[in-house]
Amino acid sequence: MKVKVSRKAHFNAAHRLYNKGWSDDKNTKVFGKCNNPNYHGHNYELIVSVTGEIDPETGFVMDMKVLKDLIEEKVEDALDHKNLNVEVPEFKDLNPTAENISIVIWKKLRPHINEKHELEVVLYETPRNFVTFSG
Ligand SMILES: Nc1nc2c(c(=O)[nH]1)N=C([C@H](O)[C@H](O)COP(=O)(O)OP(=O)(O)OP(=O)(O)O)CN2
Ligand SMILES: [Zn+2]
Repeated sequence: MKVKVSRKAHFNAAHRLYNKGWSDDKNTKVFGKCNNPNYHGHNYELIVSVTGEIDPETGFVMDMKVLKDLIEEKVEDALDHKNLNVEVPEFKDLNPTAENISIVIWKKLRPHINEKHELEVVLYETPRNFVTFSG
């Protein structure tokens, strides 16, 4: 029997959506206010879920304390209060959309999760806009 365990986290970050291969006009047309060259911020809400069999000795799929520490170290320390375009190397040549941020987060966490377990990342960019990535 498989069980999914989840941990919520959050971080604040600034970004600007644009494609450097496009003209200013096209960037404005496609990304609108998200293309503002002065950047803008979001209060990102994150849900990280790990699915697997329960260890009969601990009763855990994964220790939530370990998951909490992992998210703090690998995600919050890397992204919280950062300008994603400027300060986070993964977005040097990658548009920091919610989709791409969710994939970057998943890749940061995946090597540290038991390989038998499934990993899912749900990222809320606004209370009503969210994306899901599970590899
Ligand atoms: N597929 C995507 N579309 C959009 C993304 C994205 O990352 N992926 N990002 C944005 C903007 O960065 C930002 O989310 C603004 O969106 P918007 O809906 O305008 O924001 P609101 O504050 O108006 O959101 P509400 O949920 O309506 O409060 C745009 N598109
Ligand atoms: Zn935005």
